Amino acid sequence: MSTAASDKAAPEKLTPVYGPSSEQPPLFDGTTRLYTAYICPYAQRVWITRNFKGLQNEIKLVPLNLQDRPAWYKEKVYPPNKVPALEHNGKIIGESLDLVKYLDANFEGPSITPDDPAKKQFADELLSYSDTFVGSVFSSFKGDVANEVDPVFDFLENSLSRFNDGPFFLGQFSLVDIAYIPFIERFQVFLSEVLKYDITEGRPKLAALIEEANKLEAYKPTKVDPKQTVEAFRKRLSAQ
Ligand SMILES: N[C@@H](CCC(=O)N[C@@H](CS)C(=O)NCC(=O)O)C(=O)O
Repeated sequence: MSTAASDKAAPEKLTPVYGPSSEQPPLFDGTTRLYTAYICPYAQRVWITRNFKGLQNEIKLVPLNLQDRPAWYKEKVYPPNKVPALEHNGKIIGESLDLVKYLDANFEGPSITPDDPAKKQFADELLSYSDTFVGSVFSSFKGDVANEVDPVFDFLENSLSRFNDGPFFLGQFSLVDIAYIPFIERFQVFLSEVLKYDITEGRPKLAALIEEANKLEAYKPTKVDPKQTVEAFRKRLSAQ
């Protein structure tokens, strides 16, 4: 596994978003493409992985307008019609956590997978818990927020005490941080601005994780404008 010091991503100019009238990029022409949406936390996981591994030139971003997707995406590229999806070696592959692992296994660049068996096991546990984490926080928005999210963020704080060789979930930066950070980023914004709940209060390890993540060149360009997060979450809440 690599330290944040091996994070060598260079700033990149963001590709404009593809909407209904955008022409489809040629499919299976040998280019590796990440179909993504700048607003999507699942897609952000794969984007961070690509950047951390220094694959900006190898993997081209195709950012979609999620509200108004081009018809060719569902028809010709990825029938589930979700992002992220990766076009590689004549195939389309989906599911963010599978893609994070796929990039690590099939491309050059610093590893994000631990070698240590104890870290590997803990990584599996935390990755399995990630959907529960996301679901629990979302469902708290309509309830008694503090009571419902306290145990969830306390669980993260305790998990961050397991390995002490760095500020991240497994000590050094890994796929576990990549799985959680896009959601921690959004929950921190929404819970603080709208529901007046500070996820870092009394949780120094979580605060340190966020601080260190914010220094990573691989992560910085993937962060979402907080206003967009608030707007997206408000919409989601009112649709429930
Ligand atoms: N389990 C999927 C979830 C992906 C997902 O839900 N993506 C959302 C955007 S954040 C999406 O594409 N939604 C479009 C839709 O459901 O129609 C993953 O981990 O990749």
